[in-house]
Amino acid sequence: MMESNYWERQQEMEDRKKIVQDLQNGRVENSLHIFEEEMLRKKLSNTIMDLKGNIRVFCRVRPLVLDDSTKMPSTSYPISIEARGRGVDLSYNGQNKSYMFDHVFTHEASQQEIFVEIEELVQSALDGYKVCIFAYGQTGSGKTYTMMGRSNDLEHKGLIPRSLEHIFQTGQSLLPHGWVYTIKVSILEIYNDKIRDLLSMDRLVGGKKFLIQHIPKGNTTVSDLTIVEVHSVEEASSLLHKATQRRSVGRTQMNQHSSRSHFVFTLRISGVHETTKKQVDGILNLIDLAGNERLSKSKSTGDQRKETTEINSSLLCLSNVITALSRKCGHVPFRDSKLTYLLQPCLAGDSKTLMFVNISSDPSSASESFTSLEFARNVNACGIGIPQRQTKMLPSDSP
Ligand SMILES: Nc1ncnc2c1ncn2[C@@H]1O[C@H](COP(=O)(O)OP(=O)(O)OP(=O)(O)O)[C@@H](O)[C@H]1O
Repeated sequence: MMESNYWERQQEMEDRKKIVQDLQNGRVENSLHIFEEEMLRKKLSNTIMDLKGNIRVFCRVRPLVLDDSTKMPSTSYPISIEARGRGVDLSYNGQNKSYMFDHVFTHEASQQEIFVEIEELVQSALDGYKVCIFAYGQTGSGKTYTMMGRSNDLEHKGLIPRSLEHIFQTGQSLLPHGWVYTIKVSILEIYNDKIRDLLSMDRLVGGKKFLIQHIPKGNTTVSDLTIVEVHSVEEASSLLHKATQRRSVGRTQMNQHSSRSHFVFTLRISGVHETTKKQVDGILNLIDLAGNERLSKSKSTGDQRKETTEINSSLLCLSNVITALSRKCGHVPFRDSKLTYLLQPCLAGDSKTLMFVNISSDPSSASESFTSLEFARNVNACGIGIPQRQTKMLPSDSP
């Protein structure tokens, strides 16, 4: 496929933006079926996002838990045409704060509704793009629920298992068209600023360095990391299951099953077209960050206090990176933490990046929600360049 040049892309972006606006404002005078209109809207807004080159932000609001049902939620949703589906209001300190993101999922949104909005982005990894989706938010705000969901519960399955199924199904459907895919999995966690290989049998044995290296115009590698080729959803899901059981999780005052580490699930997807010998190399990174929490609220002590301090400090590094990027500073402190260094190509490279900001509608979390939403607004303002496909031609006599 011919790549259009920058100015053509800009013009295309303007034209498409207008179509989306017309669709949103209901000005298109025809009777497009609602479903088709919705599909078109999604496709066009995806294209616009790609062309804008910003980090996309989706906000998800966690419902109040049952025993909180007497409380008034701190969040509400504006109903104006412009803000519908994109706005969220937070009542904080007696004031109403308004935010707009690429999409806002209300507390009623199902896992399936959320997946439908990201499936095209996930699919672009099969087309040779680097894709990164990460969940950020206060402890207990629903990051793990969004990314992993509840195990053994089909309805509540999260984005990672759904993405796996989608990648394998789409890969299969491209077979008759000549595309043959090889898929490899790696899963790591960053715990107290150290990388741990969640797929290694001897993961606690020392001596492994796990050095992160960014290859220009290529992928990121982590030395000594286990990478496993998988041939089916079942195989990949079984690795995912093993890794989640090995992940560092603890019980805290704020969450019964609190993730104490950043969890990074990576699929390396390589496709070769049998006749044209074109090769595409995509990456799908799905990341469940540990949640920030106030020591005064979590009341953690001992090892857990150290974990909390480490989690907060790596998230502060992430925030510093985002601030530097949004202010277009000459120096961006990516190397200040393992997390930011690993994420560097997703935050300032040629990747398609989406952040979920998870917030709770519980009024007692309004201050944390405010901090998360302000951070998310900065993230949304970060430009990361136009996403690039990784393609090459193999010699015609290659198998
Ligand atoms: N949208 C939702 N609908 C129903 N239940 C939810 C939703 N979001 C979160 N929960 C529930 O809230 C609890 C906390 O969610 P979860 O563990 O995902 O939070 P977290 O942000 O990952 O926290 P931590 O940072 O401490 O790991 C869980 O019991 C989860 O099932």
